[in-house]
Amino acid sequence: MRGHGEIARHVERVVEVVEKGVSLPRHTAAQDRLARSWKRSLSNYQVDPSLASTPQVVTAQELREHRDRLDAFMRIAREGLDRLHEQLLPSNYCVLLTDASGVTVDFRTVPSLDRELRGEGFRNGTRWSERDEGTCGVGTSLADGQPILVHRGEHFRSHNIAFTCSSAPIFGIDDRPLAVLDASALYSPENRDSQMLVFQMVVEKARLIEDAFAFHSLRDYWILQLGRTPELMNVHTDYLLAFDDAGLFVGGNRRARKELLQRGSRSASTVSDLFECSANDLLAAAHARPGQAIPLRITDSGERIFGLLRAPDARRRAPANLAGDTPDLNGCNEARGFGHLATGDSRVRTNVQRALKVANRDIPVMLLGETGTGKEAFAKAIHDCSSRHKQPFVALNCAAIPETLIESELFGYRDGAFTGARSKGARGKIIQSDGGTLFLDEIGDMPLQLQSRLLRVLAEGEVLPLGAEQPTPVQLHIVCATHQDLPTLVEEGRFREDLYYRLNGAVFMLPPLREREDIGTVIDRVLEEEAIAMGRDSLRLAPETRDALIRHGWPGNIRQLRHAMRYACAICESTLLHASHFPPDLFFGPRLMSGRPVREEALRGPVPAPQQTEALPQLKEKDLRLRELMLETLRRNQWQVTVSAKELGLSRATFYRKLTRLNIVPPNRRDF
Ligand SMILES: Nc1ncnc2c1ncn2[C@@H]1O[C@H](COP(=O)(O)OP(=O)(O)OP(=O)(O)O)[C@@H](O)[C@H]1O
Repeated sequence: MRGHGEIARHVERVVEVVEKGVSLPRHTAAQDRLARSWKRSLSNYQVDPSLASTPQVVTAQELREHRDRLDAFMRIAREGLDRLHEQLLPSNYCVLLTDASGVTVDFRTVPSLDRELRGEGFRNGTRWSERDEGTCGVGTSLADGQPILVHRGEHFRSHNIAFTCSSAPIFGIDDRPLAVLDASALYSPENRDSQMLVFQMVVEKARLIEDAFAFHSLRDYWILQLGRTPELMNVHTDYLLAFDDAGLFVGGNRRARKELLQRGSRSASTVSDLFECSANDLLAAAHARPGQAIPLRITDSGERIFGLLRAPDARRRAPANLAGDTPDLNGCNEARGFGHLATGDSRVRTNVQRALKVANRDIPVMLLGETGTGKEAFAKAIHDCSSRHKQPFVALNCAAIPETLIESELFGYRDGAFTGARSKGARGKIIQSDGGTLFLDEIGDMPLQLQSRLLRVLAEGEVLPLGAEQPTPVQLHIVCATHQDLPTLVEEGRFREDLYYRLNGAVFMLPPLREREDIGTVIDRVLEEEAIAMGRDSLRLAPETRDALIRHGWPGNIRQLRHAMRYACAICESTLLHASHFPPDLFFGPRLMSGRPVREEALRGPVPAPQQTEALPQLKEKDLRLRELMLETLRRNQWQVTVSAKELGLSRATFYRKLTRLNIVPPNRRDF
């Protein structure tokens, strides 16, 4: 393979280039790199170019130590190594991975050439650094930090001059080399260009492994995958950028670091330095359209790019809370869903901090607040933040279903418990939520006799479905919510005191929207989410309209805001939302609970119809009067159905029926 004559000619050429400064033929950048490497090999490392012995191999113990240091990376790289090997095996290339010192830590052979390959040094443990071998694929790519093809006589040592080696270094997110991916063949055509395809394949695979490891290294942060073609985003990523909860970039893949974070003399340290949006905007957009590419614009170039946002690895953040560490508002909560709820209000922030502390404790949670303040969203966020997040989150609104159905909905029933079409049996919400979270909304509306049954389930940890003989054990974690004053209900004998104390382990009061310090941010966020959902992300609020929305009383709170905003986004034909685009009854709706005046200019536009009278069906005089009475009662009781029904001497079911017939829509249920 390597005759004396060939070795002599090789050594002569090395000496001419290194000692006498003779240029290599074809004066290209690659040849310059090679000449520099030959020089290092001879002058710096005193490697003997005539030496034809096989490369050195580390001991088994040393190899273990090299591998241990790279353990996490090797697990991620393995897949890439296998794929490359599969592709190149038919052409008799072996594939190897070295660490940053050039020691082979993983190797895929060519079975038919295995003995020969081993004999030449292609095996685990071989040292391929420039210091050991002189110019070679692994050593030189490590030395100058770039991929390289070292083809046959370009190698430094005579031993290696028959091989062809394509190598690409892989870097960590700290820019330090971690490893080298290499594909080598014992035999190859003389023509160097015949290797370009293999070289490109190695470079591409090394990039994929590097990106996969960057993903892994940055998994505690928000990761933005960026690409120019939204359709390809899930399979191909140009850039990876990670930022913390404050929107500060903490790293990215090499390309992103070079081309986005460091652009010439400018450097971007926060999301809003780089894009025409903030980190919060990104979170809101990702929340509104999960899994879909978000259109973004790069600030200085105006270039359009698409991003997919991945939440921090929730499991890795949980232990900090379990250990009782001070929860970080900008920490775990953002990862699991509190982030989009807390936008700057101090009461909400305190709630979130406390919720994080109890999420993983066996403490029942009670959420109090007006309708539409986000109680269910808060309950879901607690669930998502808890160790139960992979188990079901099951919700039941006790006010939204007739009393007669609550029992079967909650406790379930076994086959044949009823006659008729629904005789097949049902598991019930309690069993469905086993191991997860059961969210009982409007718990104040739960009939007394069911309260006793619920209490029993809580005390005994098992549920007896209707018609069943054997109870089913359940692991029940309840989050309940109500807008009613439960202690008063207890005093009035309408809510069991013992159940009340069972449920109110940790009580959270969610502030009404009108009292939130961050109402402006909530408005902006809801607009953004609704606009993006409709594909109209250029929609903006006219300043006076935004002001009017901030001053509005919002009896239906965030739900009402969301519906109003959705309506406005659908109606508006320009890009600027004015008061006239909002539902006509909005600013003339139920009394402004804050009593704050709405600015005159915000109300300009078509004359709005009075509250609740648009699209009225043809009602008789008597019904119109009843309707007025019900509306007045509801408004006075802040839309509490149970209280209003009681006041008018009607059963709740009758009251609901009348609401529908008389076309009365509570503000929180109003849709379009
Ligand atoms: N902080 C928030 N920012 C934006 N949207 C929110 C926020 N909190 C809740 N929402 C949205 O407001 C709407 C009402 O929320 P949710 O159903 O959680 O309220 P609720 O208090 O449980 O209502 P109800 O008492 O009527 O059951 C939902 O569309 C929810 O996504």
